Amino acid sequence: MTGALLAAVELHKSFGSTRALAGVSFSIAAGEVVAVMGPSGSGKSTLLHCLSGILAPDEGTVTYDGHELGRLPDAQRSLLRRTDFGFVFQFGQLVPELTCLENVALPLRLAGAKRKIAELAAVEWLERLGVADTARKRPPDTSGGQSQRVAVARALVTGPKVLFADEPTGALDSLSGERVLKAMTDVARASGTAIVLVTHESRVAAYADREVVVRDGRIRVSEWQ
Ligand SMILES: Nc1ncnc2c1ncn2[C@@H]1O[C@H](COP(=O)(O)OP(=O)(O)OP(=O)(O)O)[C@@H](O)[C@H]1O
Repeated sequence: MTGALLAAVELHKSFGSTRALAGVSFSIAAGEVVAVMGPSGSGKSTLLHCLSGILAPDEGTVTYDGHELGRLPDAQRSLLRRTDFGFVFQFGQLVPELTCLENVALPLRLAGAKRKIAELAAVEWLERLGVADTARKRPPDTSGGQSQRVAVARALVTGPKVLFADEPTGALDSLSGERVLKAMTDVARASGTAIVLVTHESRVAAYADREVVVRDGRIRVSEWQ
């Protein structure tokens, strides 16, 4: 675990009688892209939620940058999530009434940035993700692939250290899915952001540094490099 930015040790999590995690250990270094694969119901999303402090494990610890998440007061854990973590989900995370530009600027506005500064940064991130042309459109008027790139721009605009992506291409056809994965991993690598990427995308190997496979709430490690 030496050099890990984020490390989980022996996580257990049950929902009633359903055991979602049965002793998972996981670590990711700064700037590393790790794909989390595995069958439906194997515990991937639960792992991601525990790693990001959204969910508390029943047993085990999650340590981020020297802080054990379970020992932080709620307010500090929420602050950490806003400042150091970014999130991309399968769909539904953009505000449909706002333009794509306003969506990307929103996290900065909520953090207190002036409109002009936030919008300048948003334009830059839309450009990096190759969707500058969506700036004045609302998400429902863009394609699924464009929306996901906008969502990635919004997740990265605050400069997080870790991006948690849960099936970010799950609602896309395989070609647009691959394009979004490539754009997301290229841009995160350029900015030194680590990615925990839960995906079913079969060609993910091309974009990740490492793959872990979750099966029945446990991890099977298969690495390549
Ligand atoms: N909030 C919850 N309440 C009850 N059971 C849950 C809850 N969240 C997850 N589970 C159960 O825990 C197990 C692991 O679920 P999880 O969503 O982590 O799997 P997954 O690998 O992400 O699945 P998928 O690929 O289908 O999204 C499943 O049996 C699921 O039904």
